[in-house]
Amino acid sequence: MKKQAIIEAVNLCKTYSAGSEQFHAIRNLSLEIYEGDFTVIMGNSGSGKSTLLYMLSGLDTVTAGEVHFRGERIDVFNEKKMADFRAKRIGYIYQSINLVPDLTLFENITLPGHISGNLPKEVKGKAETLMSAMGIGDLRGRLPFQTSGGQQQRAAIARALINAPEVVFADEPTGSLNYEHGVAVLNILTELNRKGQSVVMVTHDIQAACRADRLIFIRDGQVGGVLEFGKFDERDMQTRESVIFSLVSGKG
Ligand SMILES: Nc1ncnc2c1ncn2[C@@H]1O[C@H](COP(=O)(O)OP(=O)(O)OP(=O)(O)O)[C@@H](O)[C@H]1O
Repeated sequence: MKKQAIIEAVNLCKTYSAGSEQFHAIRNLSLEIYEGDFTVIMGNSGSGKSTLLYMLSGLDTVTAGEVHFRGERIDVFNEKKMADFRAKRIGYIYQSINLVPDLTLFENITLPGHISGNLPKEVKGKAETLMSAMGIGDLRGRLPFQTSGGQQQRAAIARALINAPEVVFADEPTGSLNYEHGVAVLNILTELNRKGQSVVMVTHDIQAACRADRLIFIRDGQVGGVLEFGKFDERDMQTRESVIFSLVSGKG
């Protein structure tokens, strides 16, 4: 079956101005993100990965070019429409986790559900289900600082999922975690994807990148290469690692 593009970027550009200097972080980049895929974006530090993710998810404006989400141009949305889009249709997981420090894990998770105006009873029920699924069901009354980094990141994933987003974006979601917690987070994202959730993840880590159905390598603000795998299977790990290493190191 032919894959459907859920996001399409056409001739995308992002230029930052710092004083009289201009820096072209994304340069005339076109790509497609497919529905149901676990898409991984890799690239050297400063190559433009986060900038790209911000534009694909409507978190930042574009300098030129177009972003289409299910065929609808989102880069032309006004601020209100964009805020609504972000709240209802995408979920975002940050490396720095970004939970509200004086809200409990449960309150953090339910917050975007309440802001979106969903029925409080439904939001609470969904949060309970998500917390159990993430293995943090008994931590609902804890404040973020009373939990581990891995538990906080799992709460952040639950928060990203509370409004049943069409795409979950994750920018280095394992970057601030130890190995064990990182693998737990990757397993959760892989499992969500197996159930049909579209995931777009930026990572530096080749082992994490092995989770990809499709890997897009960014070099100097442009697409430097694409690898097509298929659903993740632990047994393919070594082969995937060496193929990804070849692309990343420029030997592919
Ligand atoms: N607000 C800004 N003003 C000026 N330059 C910026 C700004 N944000 C990012 N840049 C520059 O744009 C380039 C791309 O940044 P970006 O954060 O997208 O890279 P990245 O690939 O995600 O890097 P890393 O892997 O280190 O997080 C970098 O050279 C960065 O210095």
